[in-house]
Amino acid sequence: MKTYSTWTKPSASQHMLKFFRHADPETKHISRAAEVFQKTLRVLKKKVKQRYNQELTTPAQEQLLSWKHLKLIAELSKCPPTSPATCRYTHLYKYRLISGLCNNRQNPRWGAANTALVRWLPAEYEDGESEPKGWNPERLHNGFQLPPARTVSREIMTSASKWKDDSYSQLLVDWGQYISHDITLTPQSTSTDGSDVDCLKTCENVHPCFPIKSGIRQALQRQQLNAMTSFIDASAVYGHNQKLESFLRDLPGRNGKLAVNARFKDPKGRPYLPFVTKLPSACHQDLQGERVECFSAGDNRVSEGLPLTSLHTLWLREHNRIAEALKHINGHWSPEMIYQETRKIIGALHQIITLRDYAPKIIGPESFKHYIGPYRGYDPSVDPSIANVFAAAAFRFGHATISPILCRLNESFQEDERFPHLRLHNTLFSPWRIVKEGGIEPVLRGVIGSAASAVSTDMLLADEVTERLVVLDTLKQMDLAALNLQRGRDHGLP
Ligand code: HEM
Ligand SMILES: [Ca+2]
Repeated sequence: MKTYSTWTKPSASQHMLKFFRHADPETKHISRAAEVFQKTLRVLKKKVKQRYNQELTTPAQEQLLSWKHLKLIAELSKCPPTSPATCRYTHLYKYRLISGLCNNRQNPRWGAANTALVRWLPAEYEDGESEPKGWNPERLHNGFQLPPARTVSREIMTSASKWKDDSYSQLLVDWGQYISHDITLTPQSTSTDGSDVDCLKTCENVHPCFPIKSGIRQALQRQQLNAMTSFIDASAVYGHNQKLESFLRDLPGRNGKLAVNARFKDPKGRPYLPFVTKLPSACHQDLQGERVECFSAGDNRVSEGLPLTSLHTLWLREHNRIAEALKHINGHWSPEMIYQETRKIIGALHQIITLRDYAPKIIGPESFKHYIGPYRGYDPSVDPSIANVFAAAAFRFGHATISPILCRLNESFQEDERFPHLRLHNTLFSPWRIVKEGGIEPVLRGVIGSAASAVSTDMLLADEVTERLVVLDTLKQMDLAALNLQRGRDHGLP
């Protein structure tokens, strides 16, 4: 029988229906999905017949069907569901929504992009509602004023050197940063947020001001957003909204692949990530030759450091490699299906690497066994949203493992004469060092060929990041330890 859809062959789904009718509760929803899908298929075939007076038989018509089907999904994810009812169609679609919505049918927003970081303990603001700790110098905490974050950083948290950890390579650190960008991004507001109203001078409810006039309730406390999908779903590769996703895809190529850089390739002809569209970008430049702009990827911090950019580049290439292989063995698949199936595999690889190879090394195999253990199936009662304390404090432990030196190695895993090791601050927001200094290989060899910086029990940060950290937009020098402390106060972490 002809394949009409991106989902499954009609014959196969009929078979599935029979098969799953008596299956266990977890798989039963698949039978309902198959049922609804069959119905939709019938309706759409009828409509196509009425409109074009044709049967759905050619690949072009097959496309039309999958396109309509996807349009429905697209519409749904444009209007965030507010009740479980609005998620009712998404089970037609066997792939994760790009926004992470509707993963949990009862709680569609759990883990979705742009939802509040959850609290494990109520926030502690100075005024109870929104003022960061340390906002009002008069207020004492345990009988003391909070010291300025920068003083704590300088006097307690900074170290000129880092010990090396012989058990693990630097990749352990870099995977941590990479995967933290899959699951957390706390957007920061600008001071006026594009409005001419000064919220300090009004008691009216005028956008963007919402003065709180009555007693303090937890629900009115300031909360922070997570712009990323909380799921490990390779959102750092594909983005977390449709606009970004479309930008990152090679839609004209009709091959299910991701778009690649149109200007540069590596010395062996392998692709790089595309550049950002807003030019000139803020990234540093090698003053000789052509500009190399900041790269774009599913996460906009991609150009922050060379190992991070290298990992993003690897995943771009891996997506395109798998997409090509899938196309090769499934000539009848639509570009959409190749893309989605590849995205699903890439997402799974991110989960495997994180849960099998990363997390046990960070918390120790015993803790992993005790707190996480083997996967026992989907539990719809668990809210998978990232917690505020995890994004703003716990997972930032990684900042104490950042090495002040970035090693680059040649094919013999020796220091590369042409591209020597670099002090960290010379590598931040400098994608030109990938494009003009040998591609991602010297960096990747350095990452797997050098020892990780030890997570010392005193949690000191290298002075490279406390004195010479660069942040995008301003490219100003900042202090990562002070930022972390200040962020914790800003978020009202208890
Ligand atoms: C060269 C390496 C790294 C640099 C330069 C860096 C830099 C930064 C900066 C500038 C921020 C924003 C700070 C703020 O304004 O609050 C940040 C946030 C964060 N970093 Fe790193 N980081 C690095 C490595 C890591 C590693 C290894 C991990 C974890 C293992 C990590 C986890 C996080 C997390 C969880 C956040 C909070 C993200 C959010 O919710 O917005 N980082 N990092
Ligand atoms: Ca994610």
